[in-house]
Amino acid sequence: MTASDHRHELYTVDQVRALDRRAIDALGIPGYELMQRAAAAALVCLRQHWPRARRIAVYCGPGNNGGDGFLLAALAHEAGLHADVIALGESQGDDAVRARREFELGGGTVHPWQGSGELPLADVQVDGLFGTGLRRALAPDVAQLVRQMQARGAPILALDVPSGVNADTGEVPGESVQADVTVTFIAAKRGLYTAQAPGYAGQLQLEPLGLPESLWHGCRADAELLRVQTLAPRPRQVHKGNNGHVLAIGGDHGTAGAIRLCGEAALRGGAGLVSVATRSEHLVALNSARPELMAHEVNGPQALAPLLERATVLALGPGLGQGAWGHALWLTALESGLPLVLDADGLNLLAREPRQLTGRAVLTPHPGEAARLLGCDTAKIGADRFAAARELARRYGAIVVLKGAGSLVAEPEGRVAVCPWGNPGMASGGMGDLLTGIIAALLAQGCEAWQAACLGVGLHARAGDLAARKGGERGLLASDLLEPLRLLLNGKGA
Ligand SMILES: NC(=O)C1=CN([C@@H]2O[C@H](COP(=O)(O)OP(=O)(O)OC[C@H]3O[C@@H](n4cnc5c(N)ncnc54)[C@H](O)[C@@H]3O)[C@@H](O)[C@H]2O)[C@@H](O)CC1
Ligand SMILES: Nc1ncnc2c1ncn2[C@@H]1O[C@H](COP(=O)(O)OP(=O)(O)O)[C@@H](O)[C@H]1O
Ligand SMILES: [K+]
Repeated sequence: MTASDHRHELYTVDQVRALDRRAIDALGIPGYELMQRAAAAALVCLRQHWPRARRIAVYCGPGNNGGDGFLLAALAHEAGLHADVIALGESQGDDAVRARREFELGGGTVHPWQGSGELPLADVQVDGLFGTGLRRALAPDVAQLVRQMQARGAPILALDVPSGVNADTGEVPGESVQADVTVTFIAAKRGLYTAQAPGYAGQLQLEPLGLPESLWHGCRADAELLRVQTLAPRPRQVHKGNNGHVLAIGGDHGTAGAIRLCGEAALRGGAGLVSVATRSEHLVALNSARPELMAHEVNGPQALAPLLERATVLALGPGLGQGAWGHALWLTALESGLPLVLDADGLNLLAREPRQLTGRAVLTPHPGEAARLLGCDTAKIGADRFAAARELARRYGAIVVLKGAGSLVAEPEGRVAVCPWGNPGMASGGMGDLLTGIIAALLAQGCEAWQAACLGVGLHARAGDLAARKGGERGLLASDLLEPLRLLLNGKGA
């Protein structure tokens, strides 16, 4: 293993700080040298992305993130670039003070930020204001500086973390630098991949600073990034009975679309058979739109029972409603003990009547549903998505997919994976119904719940990216993902 093999591992801020300390104390690499390596790596990154840049403006905060900035400016100056440095107050800590002096000894001038004033012209702006040490929302004078940097229009390279983003949770407590590229040092901070962070980090680049493998011994990552995965090719002799039978339950009055999308996604996700248990008024439309779906009129639990006998996996909830009809089907379906994906009103009913789920169960809440399931408000979910996903998985005894930019997959024992794909075009109705169908299809084909959830979330998000590449993000429809989904499932189209 080399340090770069750790790039799919995600760490908390405390863990990253412990790694820094260990590099200094156990490996004997002085903190100042780490700072020099970080600055050198950042300058390489800057020149890779903007090879024609001649003037840079470097914004330095009071801590070590600012120290990285001063040293980058010193190196840039030595390399013949023009570097203007704007500093927020005095530097704190030996390394940051020394870095600032190094820049000044090389002939550079530090301009203190006075709360207002013109910013220098630059081809690239470097954000060295705050890194992992950010503790609270940016104060008004700093927020003003950030707005002016943004208004300057020159691209921004963020050092370690875009200033304003909480690197632990991805939350932005006030305003933040919106970077084009973020070069992050030593280890990937988990918060950069979820919540609000993806909107601020731009392209993420990890620089491990040449630290030896021994640094990671005994340090278990807090979470992991999903990787591209596919299923093994099908044996030539299989028949439809080998690929599972998904029963999608839902579609109360007026919500036929949700259950149809779910059923279609289960078909495109490779399930051998897909049945739909729904209201009678939807049958004709479902059959004519997608004849491969076996649509059944279900008025109540008795009509559901024979369908449950034939099914191997349930997709429970899209368009189910929370009325008497939906509630009765929900109870009967849960009592069957079949592996299942629970979504939408299936989750809202669970919030009303909490219980531990047994067997293979995947819950797919968006933050609103997650808040209902945990009895808190949505803001609390956003404040720490990692904690919320873990608590949901533990409390309900199931695999949980906490949806939204940077979807998380969590299991009751605490393992968490983060999805790096997906795009804002997917913030449109029906996308969640599709995910439910995909995960159900993967369960039906024999995946374990964790694998089905991880693979399903990854396929869904990558299908969204592929579809958006074709026609753009705005106006992306859930059903646009069905064809790319099929390609990706078969290892094509990436
Ligand atoms: N040896 C190390 O620890 C290394 C650290 N490195 C850099 O150092 C950074 C961490 O440095 P620090 O721990 O000094 O933290 P930061 O430089 O991120 O910020 C800490 C400083 O900012 C202040 N502060 C925090 N939030 C504020 C807010 N909202 N408004 C105003 N002031 C605020 C704190 O009081 C403190 O003075 C990393 O992100 C990375 O860039 C790198 O040089 C690599 C090695
Ligand atoms: N900005 C975004 N970036 C990445 N993925 C997104 C974004 N917005 C939504 N998604 C994904 O789209 C899906 C939306 O699901 P959901 O909110 O349940 O929608 P619906 O109920 O309309 O089907 C989720 O998988 C979510 O992760
Ligand atoms: K920064």
